Amino acid sequence: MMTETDGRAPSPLPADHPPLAPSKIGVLLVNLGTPDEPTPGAVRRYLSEFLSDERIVDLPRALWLPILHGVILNVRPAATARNYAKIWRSESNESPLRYYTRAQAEGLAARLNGVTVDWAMRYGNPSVASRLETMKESGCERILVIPLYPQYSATTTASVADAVFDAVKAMRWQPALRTAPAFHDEPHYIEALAAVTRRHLAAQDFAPERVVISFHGLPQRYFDLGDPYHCHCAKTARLLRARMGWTEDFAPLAFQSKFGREKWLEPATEDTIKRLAGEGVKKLGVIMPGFVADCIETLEEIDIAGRETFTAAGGEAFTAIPCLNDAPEMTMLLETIARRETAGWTA
Ligand SMILES: C=CC1=C(C)c2cc3[nH]c(cc4nc(cc5[nH]c(cc1n2)c(C)c5CCC(=O)O)C(CCC(=O)O)=C4C)c(C)c3C=C
Ligand SMILES: [Fe+2]
Ligand SMILES: [Fe+2]
Repeated sequence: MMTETDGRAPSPLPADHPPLAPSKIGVLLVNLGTPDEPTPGAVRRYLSEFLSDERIVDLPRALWLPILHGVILNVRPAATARNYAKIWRSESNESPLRYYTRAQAEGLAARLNGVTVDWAMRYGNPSVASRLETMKESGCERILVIPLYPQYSATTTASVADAVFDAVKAMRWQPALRTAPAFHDEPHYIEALAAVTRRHLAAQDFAPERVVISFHGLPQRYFDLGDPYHCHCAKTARLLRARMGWTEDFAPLAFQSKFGREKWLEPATEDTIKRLAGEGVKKLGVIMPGFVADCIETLEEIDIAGRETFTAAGGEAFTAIPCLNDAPEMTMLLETIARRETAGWTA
């Protein structure tokens, strides 16, 4: 009888049938990942997993793995661990990215009655496979995965999907899966950015003369091969400017966090900060809409190092606008996405 195996059986199971958990819907939020501790060893483990992903670095393995294991994993972890230590949340002993991702899941859970909400990291812990396994065991037969990247990139969004589908390969009884699309032009997202920006700027004792719109960069080659990331960033920037009444001159687009020797998307945020200081801008803001949670790239690279770059080049006042983090507008955005993408699953 079909109803006895689909988990929704209204009638009692036969006496010899193994117990079934009640059928549930799950939503899994996934962000990039982070080390477990701000130490070189923990950073090495995390970077090893991260930088071994062919979505992140697509060079032939025979070329890349000797560089990764012979050079990068010997040199980079110590410096990166020092940077993580500057931003580590000592109260809960975790990185800001993990802290805010959990807060986002808790905020969403409070808005979705009867839905299991969980969170995972693409690299590091808790892993996508471990959370999917737990959700499945608790009876989630339908799971929506929301990659926490507003702009699609194969390096991030597609890499989350790889991890999800790899994880269910090991399951005999798989859940039904959906992955949420990128939300770079979603009105609730643009509105959330505008609301957080207005609140933050109103609390400063200066008004910025320019606001750099800075996104994480990518190798230019990935864009040339068809990754739509740059287009998504440009559209988010355009919609945000329109919402804020900013001109392109007031709020230029730039790309941060360059890694390796290849040419990356330009202009680089650091160069843009120096250029603006050189043009006499004394008060500068930076917004990073590609990150929905503050992390090493926003708190260390921009708020600490970017601020130093600006003041060394003659700037006087600098502010990094916080990410959406645990703002109520972020919860509203996630709720909108979750409800829309589970349509047909929920009554
Ligand atoms: C080739 C290398 C990298 C690509 C491509 C890349 C794309 C990419 N990354 C993010 C978001 C984040 N990246 C973060 C950290 C980080 N990124 C890289 C390299 C690439 N990223 C490295 C080596 C690191 C680690 C830090 C360091 O060693 O400098 C983070 C922060 C994680 C945290 O714990 O705080 C985020 C978030 C996006 C959105 C993206 C492509 C669009
Ligand atoms: Fe990155
Ligand atoms: Fe960085």
